[in-house]
Amino acid sequence: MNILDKIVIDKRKEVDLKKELIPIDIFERTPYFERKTISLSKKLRTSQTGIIAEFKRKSPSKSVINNTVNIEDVAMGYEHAGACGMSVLTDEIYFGGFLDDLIIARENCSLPLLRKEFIIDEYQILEAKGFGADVILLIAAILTKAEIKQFSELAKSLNLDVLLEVHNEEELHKSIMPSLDMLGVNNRNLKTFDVSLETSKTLSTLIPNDFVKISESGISSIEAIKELKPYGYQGFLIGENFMKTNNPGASASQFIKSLL
Ligand SMILES: O=P(O)(O)OC[C@@H](O)[C@@H](O)c1c[nH]c2ccccc12
Repeated sequence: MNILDKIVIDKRKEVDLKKELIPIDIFERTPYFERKTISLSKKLRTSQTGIIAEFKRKSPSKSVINNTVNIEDVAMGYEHAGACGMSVLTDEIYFGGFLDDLIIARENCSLPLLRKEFIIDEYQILEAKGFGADVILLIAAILTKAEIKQFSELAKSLNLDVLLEVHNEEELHKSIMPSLDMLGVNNRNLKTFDVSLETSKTLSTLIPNDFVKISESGISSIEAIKELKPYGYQGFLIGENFMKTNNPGASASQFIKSLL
């Protein structure tokens, strides 16, 4: 069994258990639920750099990336650095993240926040809104076309932006629909962990221009961004390259400065 299948099996158990413990209507009564969300896709359309900086403590491909920095400092640092948005991993088992990270990030910066999660249930979308997210991620590899439609339409009705992630042509064809705001191409194969920027290049021409295009994963240099921009990418999701340093905010700042 590949890692993605394992993650989805564990996620199903986690969500089913949570549903028993925490009724879904609680999220609608949180202060964040009424909050006016910030659109990442709108911001990316006019951004000079398009950097979406991620908070990620560990990953199945790298185990520990950073166990010492705290999310308060990183959220403030990313905003100060001029990032366009922030991505927060909320999966605990495989990525060492927590839902509370989302709230802490929300309290410490005013960037649009992406809940980086394996979403397989509507419950997680209401939860995302209740914990201060502005954007949800939907991963085509783990969802049917009907689920992508159902989940993205629910997110839109809650004023959340939707980033749909693909890794190949088949996933892309299955996914294109008007309820998505951004199309992300993951340069990392979530089943094998192989990374190649070529994935973004080959898929770019197949993505209609009405979606903001985002290149995700394995981006570690200014050259990579310069290489990808001519293919129509306006967003660049970067995690490890910032998180592996002692001061992710400062590394993001340096990176963004040299892009301008
Ligand atoms: O750390 P990187 O290589 O810069 O990658 C960031 C981000 O793209 C990656 O964390 C990611 C992309 N899609 C995902 C889906 C689930 C979990 C994680 C991810």
